[in-house]
Amino acid sequence: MAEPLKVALAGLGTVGGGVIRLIDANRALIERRAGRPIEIVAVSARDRGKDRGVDISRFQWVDDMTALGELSGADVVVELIGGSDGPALTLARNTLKSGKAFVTANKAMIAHHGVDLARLADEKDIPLKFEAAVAGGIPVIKGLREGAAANEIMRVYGILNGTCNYILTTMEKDGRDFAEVLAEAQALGYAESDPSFDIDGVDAAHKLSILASLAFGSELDFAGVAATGIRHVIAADIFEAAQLGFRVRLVGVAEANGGGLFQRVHPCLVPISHPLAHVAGSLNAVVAEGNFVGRLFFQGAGAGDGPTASAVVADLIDVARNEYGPAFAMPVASLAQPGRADAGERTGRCYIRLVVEDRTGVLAEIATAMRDAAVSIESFIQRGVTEDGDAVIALVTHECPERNVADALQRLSGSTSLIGAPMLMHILDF
Ligand SMILES: NC(=O)C1=CN([C@@H]2O[C@H](COP(=O)(O)OP(=O)(O)OC[C@H]3O[C@@H](n4cnc5c(N)ncnc54)[C@H](O)[C@@H]3O)[C@@H](O)[C@H]2O)C=CC1
Ligand SMILES: N[C@@H](CC=O)C(=O)O
Ligand code: NA
Repeated sequence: MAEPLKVALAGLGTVGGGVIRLIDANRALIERRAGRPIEIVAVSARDRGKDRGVDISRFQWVDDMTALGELSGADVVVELIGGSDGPALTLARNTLKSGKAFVTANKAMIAHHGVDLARLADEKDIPLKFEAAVAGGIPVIKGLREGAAANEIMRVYGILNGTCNYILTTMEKDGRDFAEVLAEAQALGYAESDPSFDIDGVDAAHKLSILASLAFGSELDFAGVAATGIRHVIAADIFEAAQLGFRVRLVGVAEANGGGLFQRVHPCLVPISHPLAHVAGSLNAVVAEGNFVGRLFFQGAGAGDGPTASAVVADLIDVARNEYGPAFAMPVASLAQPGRADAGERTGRCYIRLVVEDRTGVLAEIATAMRDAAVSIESFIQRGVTEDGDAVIALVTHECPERNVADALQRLSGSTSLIGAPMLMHILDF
């Protein structure tokens, strides 16, 4: 019988537990596909005694997880603890320096340190794999690295956070409250240990920067992602969007053009006719546009124990087969330095929602700000819906430069009629 691939596993939470259960359930099939057994030999987490619903007594327990990389009996380390720095990063560096393969679901760490880690992997010619880090169970890293490798990619975009999609689509379906639905997403194991990473768009920005690097052959530029989350989306936005023929989704978009790389995560109005409008619950979806293949659409579960474990074990099967290439589809030395595109140059339509005091002259104030900033209005709705008797105004602009819209909002910012900040959402028009 062929030698097993021996795995040391750091982190026994949602995903770690899923990996153990998956390998237990599909052991024989995995062995046939990988050409040899995949065996967990050692594990490490914070609390040895915790009941996780899986038997870990059969594995060697290691107290210091950062030492797993040097463990003599292991061929590959799987890191499922999270955090961009700290023990996860130490473990990654130790493992790669000791010449062992490294598999992770940690998008925060890859977004911040992926290029340095890939350099270590390049030097030793060993696998660094992170399929689970982007869009959970969807094989989108493989899709871009391998399936679409012959194409120039013009744009990659999609729904990259299961927690936000679950919240938005549950609010849309049941009209329920944001905080209540977030607690539910946490209980289902979708959210990050700090859920502000999800709802403020940081997690989606981590994933987008990884996709952009793979798609455009450039070094990671997480700091270059402009991220806005869903914290300020209210039920009225979801309602008005529906009246106008849209659904609200948190979308990450990356484009490369002569002017540099454009990367943005933001709540968007997606036309009901667009496939992203139909991505519900914790599902994710990624669209990639290649110059020969055309539009690719990947959809599947973006979070949760089973789907994420599926991606982690797929990476292990590649390692067992000795099938791998450079982590970012080309050696680090070949990655370009990305410049940043100026978002103000972009044009498009926008949704703007304002809550205002319902008094004479408010509409004139809004119309004046729009006119002075050269923003023309395509549609306009006013409802007196708040408990305080204030009015909610929702408008959609005609296509115009984004800097004009920013200017209009700046002009309105001093208005004493405005209650709270205006909500701006771009309309997805591709
Ligand atoms: N839950 C999900 O749906 C997905 C999670 N991920 C990523 O997978 C990784 C793990 O996520 P979950 O399993 O959801 O997290 P979790 O919080 O359920 O589990 C984390 C595990 O790591 C251990 N751990 C954390 N910090 C530690 C430290 N400093 N020292 C020792 N042990 C420590 C904990 O004891 C626990 O066993 C994260 O990087 C996350 O971003 C990626 C895709 C989907
Ligand atoms: N918290 C993340 C988990 C998967 O990456 C999400 O909600 O998508
Ligand atoms: Na994936």
